[in-house]
Amino acid sequence: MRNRSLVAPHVTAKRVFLAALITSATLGSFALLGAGCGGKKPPKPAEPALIDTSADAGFDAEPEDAGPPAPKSLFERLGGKDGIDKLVESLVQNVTADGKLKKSFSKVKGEKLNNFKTSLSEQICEISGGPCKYQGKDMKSAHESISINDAQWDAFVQDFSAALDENKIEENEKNELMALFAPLRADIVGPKKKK
Ligand code: HEM
Repeated sequence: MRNRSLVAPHVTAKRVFLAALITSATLGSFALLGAGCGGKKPPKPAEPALIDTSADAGFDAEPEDAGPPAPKSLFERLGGKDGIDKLVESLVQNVTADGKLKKSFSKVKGEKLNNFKTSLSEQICEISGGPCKYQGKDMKSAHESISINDAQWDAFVQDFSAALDENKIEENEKNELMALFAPLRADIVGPKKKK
């Protein structure tokens, strides 16, 4: 059976919101029509009580019907750039300590490690809708000198998931981010490219 309790409040809220918009618009035009063709004389428009002549005239007013707030982007829900940098730190700790990945990351030190962190952070920022532009190598070129198998991919994904947990990222955000990275698998997993 369909779970009504999950569906109904959202749908109802949406309908009520729409109904409110339609009702006020319709009532507004009816009021204007009434003023034009009714028996009674329309009331004289009221004089403005105060004229705001300041430089920001009109700009301090709250919009009358701003509607519901815009939903937060995944980037914001991950804690912005700071949150993502922390996430990358945790991920790097996890992969470099992981028996299945240690060997592949053994040469990623110093400058190389810093570049890896910067690139990964930029990539997560961009993919989650943040104000970044990934400047690193494309995924094929970045991984073709290493042979990455299915078990290593799975280990990386588990370490990624653990890093998200360590940073208290909720399940929804976790799934959204993982789903965005899933298609990259085709370019990352595969035998080492022969020179
Ligand atoms: C969702 C999965 C993955 C993402 C998003 C990802 C992302 C990245 C990025 C952004 C870089 C830096 C590229 C650059 O130099 O500009 C990189 C490099 C690297 N990745 Fe991945 N990666 C993934 C999976 C893996 C896996 C499964 C391994 C397993 C061994 C791996 C090993 C490496 C290594 C060793 C480097 C450093 C290469 C070098 O500097 O020579 N990555 N990756």
